[in-house]
Amino acid sequence: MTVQRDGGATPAISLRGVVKRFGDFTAVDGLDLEVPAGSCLGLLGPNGAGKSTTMKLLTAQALADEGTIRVLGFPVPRESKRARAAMGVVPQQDNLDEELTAQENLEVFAHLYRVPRRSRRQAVDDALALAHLTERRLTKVDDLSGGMRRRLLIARGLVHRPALVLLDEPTVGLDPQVRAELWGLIDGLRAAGTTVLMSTHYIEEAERLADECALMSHGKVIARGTPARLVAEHAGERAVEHYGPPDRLSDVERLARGAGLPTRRTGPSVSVLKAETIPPSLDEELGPDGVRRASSLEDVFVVLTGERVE
Ligand SMILES: Nc1ncnc2c1ncn2[C@@H]1O[C@H](COP(=O)(O)OP(=O)(O)OP(=O)(O)O)[C@@H](O)[C@H]1O
Repeated sequence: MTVQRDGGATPAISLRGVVKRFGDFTAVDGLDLEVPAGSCLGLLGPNGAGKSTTMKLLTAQALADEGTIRVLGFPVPRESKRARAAMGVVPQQDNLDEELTAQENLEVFAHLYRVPRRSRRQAVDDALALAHLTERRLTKVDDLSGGMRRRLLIARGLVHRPALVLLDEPTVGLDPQVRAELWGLIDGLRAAGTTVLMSTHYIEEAERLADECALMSHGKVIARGTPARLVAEHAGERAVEHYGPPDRLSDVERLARGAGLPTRRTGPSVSVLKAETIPPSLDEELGPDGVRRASSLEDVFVVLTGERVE
């Protein structure tokens, strides 16, 4: 992979004050976002937060109503063709050509991305190897498993060795084993220095793969940082989880919030976050029955977006 490293002076992606409306609805609402070259940023947020729309703005599949966008130094949409040529895009929807083999799908894209004829074969071989599909190169897409198809979709976005890859919900709807396989593949990209912007609503995915996470809600980034920093800042070190009937849970919430501590409700329990800061008097009022655990990025997600986790 070829990546220009310039000490982070030029971000691979930069959005400033970007707004995208669909009729009366504002899907992206004054978004500021920078992705440093060579890093993996996880764009995390609930359904409808504006993640896919943001991805589409970067490829000029959607046009912003306001703001400025630069991708690999190219202003978008003005120079979106040049930006598109230098980046890899892996869409949420599988749009592989089912009639063609794995290899043929990659050849078509190598051609579209203008990989020089003399290096096309090598580029296709490398992409097949990266996706562990060398043995399946002559298999029609129709006969590949769901996991293989998804790996091929990612390989297709990488066939021209882009410096930047956009992954829109790369593992949505896949079973845990296939998801873990893809995580290995994405981690390999990151290790090779490719800049990755990955949207996801799987918190574990962002936590495992991303150098930094940007948490998006209602078209804006509401928090950003390394997973560890986000957890420390918004959920503290520890949580205490209290179980009980609804009245008891409401009491716990009221007492904790009264002391300025964030809480998180799951079906049968309430977690009091930043538990290491619970004053002794409140600790006594809450009672000894709480289960202690480490705070998590999932806690941050729920506290900041008010959404449940899937
Ligand atoms: N072409 C469109 N026309 C009208 N509304 C749209 C269009 N595209 C997206 N939206 C709306 O914009 C909002 C943001 O959608 P977007 O797909 O960007 O969210 P998301 O964070 O990617 O969520 P998901 O994980 O469900 O894809 C949603 O409420 C969606 O209904």
